[in-house]
Amino acid sequence: MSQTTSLREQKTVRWTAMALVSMGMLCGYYVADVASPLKPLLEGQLGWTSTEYGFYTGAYGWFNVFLGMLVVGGIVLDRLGARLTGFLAIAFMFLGTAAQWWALATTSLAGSQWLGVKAQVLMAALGYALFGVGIEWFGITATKIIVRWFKGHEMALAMGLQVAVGRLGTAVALGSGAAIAVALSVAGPFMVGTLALAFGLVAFLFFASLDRRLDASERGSESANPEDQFRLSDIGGILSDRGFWLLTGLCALFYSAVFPFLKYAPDLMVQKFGIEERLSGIIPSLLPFGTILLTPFFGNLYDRKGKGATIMLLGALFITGSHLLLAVPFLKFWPVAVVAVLLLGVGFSLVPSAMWPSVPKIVEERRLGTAYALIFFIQNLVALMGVPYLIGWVLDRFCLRGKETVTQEIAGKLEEIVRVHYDYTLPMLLFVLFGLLAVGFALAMKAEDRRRGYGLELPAGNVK
Ligand SMILES: C[C@H](NC(=O)[C@@H](N)CCCCN)C(=O)O
Repeated sequence: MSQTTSLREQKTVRWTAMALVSMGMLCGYYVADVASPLKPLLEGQLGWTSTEYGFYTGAYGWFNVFLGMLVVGGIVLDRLGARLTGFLAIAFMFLGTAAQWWALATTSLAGSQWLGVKAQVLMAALGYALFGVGIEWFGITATKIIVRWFKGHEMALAMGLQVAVGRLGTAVALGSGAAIAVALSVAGPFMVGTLALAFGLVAFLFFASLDRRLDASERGSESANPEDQFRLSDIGGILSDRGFWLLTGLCALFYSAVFPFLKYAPDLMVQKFGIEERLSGIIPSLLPFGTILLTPFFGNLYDRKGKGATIMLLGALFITGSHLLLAVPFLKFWPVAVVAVLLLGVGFSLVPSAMWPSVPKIVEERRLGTAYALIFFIQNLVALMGVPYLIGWVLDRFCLRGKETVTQEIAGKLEEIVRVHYDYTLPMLLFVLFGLLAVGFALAMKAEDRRRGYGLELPAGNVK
């Protein structure tokens, strides 16, 4: 038997590993959300419609869903390990972001159509689709890395912190995207994203060398035991579990009420609350900023006190209440938006802090990569692909109130742009509906946990 202590037992080393992996999350989440504050500029400067914007943001899930890339990612992760999958994931993100940068910067696509879609919109969408594969692969890889390094330690806290670092990327994207675009060009934020991802790749290479040392300290590879290796037949085992489906349903509905909302929130601030375009991302950026502290806080609470199913239910209630506040047509004062976004931030911290650490309580560790991939697959289909497109279509079809031409200073020059006006009541009511459905799934999850004894209400270390 080996006398060497596993590297994971050293607190500083495991937190260093977590910090290095989180750099990929930071840069990835920045790019994932940086188009949100650009919606009015894409419409005004490049002549996009809301439907085209929804088509582009929904492209995030194309390859993950239609090419099955998420499931491929889960299998690659369980079979080939986290180091290779993480490297490939950041490389996809880098290439996808560079493609979006090019699509928005070049004039060579102007006026052309591909497959009946504006070439620029399709090129940006393809870039975002490739990026979507990368960030999803990276998400499942990072989660599995945390399980590996933090098993028996502060796992929910580490997951919460890793998500919090990602949210910081979202906050920076929302808060600075429009300002960078106005100062440079609408492609500018993607140039920043491409450079940031190169940095994320270097940080991941440092992590990989640490992870190799963990293998050495345990005298084996990250999947040395053949009993621990994933088999394709495991997918059936995962899919036949009712608890898995309830968690997946909750995930898809909860995230349908949050991620697509973030894609439209800066525009909502302009349209409903009269905020200047340049500053439209500031109030929405409070949402991820709030979660940066609260997600690890609730994660730590879950580690110590349990109550995971209750935390998820509370979170679903918070997001429903917040969207209801934003849906009321006569509440048009910006402080209302601040309060609603803060409430949403609490909900957006509660659910993920309990949801992701709950998966290992329902699914065995060797099936985890595939289980996370399957959950993310449904989430991509519904929350990251379907709903963003639906909202853009609803806006163009039912909510258009008029257009006007205005003069605006862009990169130091005065330019004429078109400003489109929308009524956001109907899209906000759709978000309320997703919230209510999430509450229903959270209640069912709580009941299933009582019946099956997954241990979702128990603290870390007290689980079977
Ligand atoms: C951890 C979880 N991640 C996801 O849900 C990813 N599938 C999507 C990431 C999209 C980034 N805007 C989360 O962020 O809560």
